[in-house]
Amino acid sequence: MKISPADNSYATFCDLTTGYRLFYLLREACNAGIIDRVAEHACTTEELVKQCGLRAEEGGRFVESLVNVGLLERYDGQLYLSRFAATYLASTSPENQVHVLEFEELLMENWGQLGKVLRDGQGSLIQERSPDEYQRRLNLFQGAMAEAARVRARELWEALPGLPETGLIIDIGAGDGSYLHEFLTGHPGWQALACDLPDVCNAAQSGSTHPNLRWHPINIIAEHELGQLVEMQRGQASLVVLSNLIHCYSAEENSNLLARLAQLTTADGMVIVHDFYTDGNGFGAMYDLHMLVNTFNGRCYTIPETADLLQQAGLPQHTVLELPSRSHAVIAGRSSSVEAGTSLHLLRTTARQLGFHAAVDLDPVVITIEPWVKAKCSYGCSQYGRKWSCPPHSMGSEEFKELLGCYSRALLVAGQPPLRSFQEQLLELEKAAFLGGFKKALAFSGGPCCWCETCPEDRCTFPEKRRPSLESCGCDVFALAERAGIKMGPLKNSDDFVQYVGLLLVE
Ligand SMILES: C[S@@+](CC[C@H](N)C(=O)[O-])C[C@H]1O[C@@H](n2cnc3c(N)ncnc32)[C@H](O)[C@@H]1O
Repeated sequence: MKISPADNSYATFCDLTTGYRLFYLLREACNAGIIDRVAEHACTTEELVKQCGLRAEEGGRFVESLVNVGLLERYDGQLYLSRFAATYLASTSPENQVHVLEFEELLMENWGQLGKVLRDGQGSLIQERSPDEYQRRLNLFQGAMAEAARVRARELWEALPGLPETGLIIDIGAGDGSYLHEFLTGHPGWQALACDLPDVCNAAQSGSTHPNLRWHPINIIAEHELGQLVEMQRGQASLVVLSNLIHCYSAEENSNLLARLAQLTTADGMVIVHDFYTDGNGFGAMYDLHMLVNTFNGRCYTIPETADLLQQAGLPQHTVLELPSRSHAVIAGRSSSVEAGTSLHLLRTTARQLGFHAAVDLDPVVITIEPWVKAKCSYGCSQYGRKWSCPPHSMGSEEFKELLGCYSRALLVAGQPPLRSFQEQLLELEKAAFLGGFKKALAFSGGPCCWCETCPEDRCTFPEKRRPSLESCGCDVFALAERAGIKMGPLKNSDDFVQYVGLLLVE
């Protein structure tokens, strides 16, 4: 998460300081067996508390909390799982994250000593463990990685459309092979090669297998082993994937690794570096601290640092995809075929690079048009009738409604003053979208047009730059921003942050 510049609410402070409570709530709902029991059959609170061996009073209050935060639903006195709980918490769900919860609790021990690491250095918390304890932790780590991988792999491959029918994909640091299994499900004509340390390969191979998947045990940091892989597969891979791997190594090690791995790719092949990036979002920034407290030498990189390493490896073209669960994929190749221009993911990233602090894609059907919005323009705005972008000259609500019907997606963006820069960024974004393949891209600004101090009476001086403001079309901007998770409210104090909201319709 990132605290938005306009957010000065104590509610956010409380959310931050009490976030751990929700974690323990999730964890205990699983540990006590509540989630799995409700998954098996609907029941009343009394039955559930009894079946899970909880005290009537305390257990009842806990179950009530689960209902109140939305993990359980109550209908006709019977308890059911919410969709969220059924997907991520029920142990029968293919996407369950039960090991992630268990492993996170171990990670918290070190987070509590962040100050010591800042004073004594990275690695100062790492302790010798007994072989049994080491193995227990390793199993938990691998289980957690595999669970997260199942969800993240789907997000990655969904964001990478337009691949040929056949090809070879090589996964470096493949873990349990989740990324490749998911890939082969969507691309059955491909062959896959999973590379990882021998122990990891052995464990993974004894699990589920796929006829198109081969395993290659390797220590990629050992120069001769990496050299053998390159000789064996030189120029053959359409895709080489490194997911959550570069954060285990130094920039120098990664530089060498990427330079060698680039040699595995075909002329128009691509290397995908999927990871958490410090400049990607708040989650990436926190992930770097996670590396700091929990590993000897792990660290996160910035997106430009990674693109530079790939460029030095001989892959000068790159693009970046932001994925729904906050990871990013830097995709690099030799040719401009890397361009994933029609992707909304890419457009969101471009929006951030242009300086918007939020960029959320949505379906235009959620945009509501309210008569009161235009009335507020007509009665109470000093710019009424003075701007060619505002009422009564701007687009009418009916026309706006009709226009929305021509689009299947939209990007809502939020930025800061000065308004002129915000409007310049919007035009840049519209241009990037158009050049990226969204032929119908059209931007709607927030606030009155500011290309001229005052508009001439007979015509607009800059029709090529004029865009209607969202509110002038009757759009309820507050409701739309709230729907997109952008905190916004009327300015009450002189030191409240001003933010502008604009819309880009795309198709
Ligand atoms: C953090 S896990 C990521 C697993 C998977 N790619 C994912 O994104 O979920 C890193 C993986 O890289 C593997 N790995 C780390 N160093 C390696 C090395 N020197 N040689 C081969 N594999 C390595 C680890 O064994 C582990 O499976």
